Amino acid sequence: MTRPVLRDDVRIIDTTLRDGSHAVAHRFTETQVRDTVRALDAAGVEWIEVSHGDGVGGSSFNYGFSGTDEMSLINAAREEARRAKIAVLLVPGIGTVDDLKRAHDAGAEMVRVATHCTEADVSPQHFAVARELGMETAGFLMMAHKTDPENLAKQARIMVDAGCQAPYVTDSAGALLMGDARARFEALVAEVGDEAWVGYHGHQNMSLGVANSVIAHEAGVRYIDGSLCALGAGAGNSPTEVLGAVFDRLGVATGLDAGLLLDAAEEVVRPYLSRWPKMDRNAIVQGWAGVYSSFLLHAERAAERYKVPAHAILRRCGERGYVGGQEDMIIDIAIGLAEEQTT
Ligand SMILES: CC[C@H](O)CC(=O)C(=O)O
Ligand SMILES: [Mn+2]
Repeated sequence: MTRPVLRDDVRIIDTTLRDGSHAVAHRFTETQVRDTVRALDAAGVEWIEVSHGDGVGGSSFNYGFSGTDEMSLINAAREEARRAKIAVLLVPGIGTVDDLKRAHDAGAEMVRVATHCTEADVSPQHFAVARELGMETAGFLMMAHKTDPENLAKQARIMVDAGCQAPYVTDSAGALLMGDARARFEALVAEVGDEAWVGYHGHQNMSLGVANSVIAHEAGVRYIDGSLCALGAGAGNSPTEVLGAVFDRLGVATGLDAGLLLDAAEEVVRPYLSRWPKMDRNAIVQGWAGVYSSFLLHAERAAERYKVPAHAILRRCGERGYVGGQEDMIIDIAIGLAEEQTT
């Protein structure tokens, strides 16, 4: 499983139709998926990720029910793509091996297995199944700000030894400042760069997703994630159309047509957005306090229900160090804040 490392270009993986699912409360329609895939495909995007925001199997009371069955969406994406290939995300414990097989049958050719940044040891089974199915593999080390570069690299090593072809520095909270991001990119490239491509997935909570993507490229990262119109959890992901323009100006080959990406964002995605991810107080607090971006809508709903400020809920999530999977604690915090208000 040796990968070429002496390359200077980057590949953008577009996650509008997966991370963006958080921003639309998991209610993508088949038409939206088809239109978005057609536009991304025309612009030269090689990999398009499609799933529930919390990955395959995420449709549930805890994480929010999908408006349309995600397997139908994956299948529709596959039908629409002429050159692009379809990726899915899977969080062990949310998605199962059966979900992975169904996603593969529906047309997915890559799985990105996502674990907390210190828990890569829950991923090997999923990588093994994916490789048996002949799928490409990537591994998300989520909330990458919560461990140091050395340990993150050790976690990437666990993933690569299990069959992961691209471990990712996943800045789920949009919390990594540029130096912190560079140190993590360099540590992963040094540890696994001879065998795998390192990836970077950023969030815009502190507006650093694009800057960190440029640093990622400089450090040898070769897969970089983006979303059209930044559609994603929190303040959204690094906008794919901005990445296209910036790498074009830098003279870094991406295989993308930057003009067609601008058209895709402006003419295809923007018209169907009910909510455009933005760096408002809630999202900035997420980056500042290191809070999982997917908590945003959960916190906003709890804030409305218990009449407490969402940014206060999110700050407390950061103080308590909650990570993905602890969404139920958001209600607890809201109730606590409401009680504090009345005493
Ligand atoms: C549920 C998985 C998670 O949303 C993956 C991701 O995009 C991230 O951690 O940023
Ligand atoms: Mn994300």
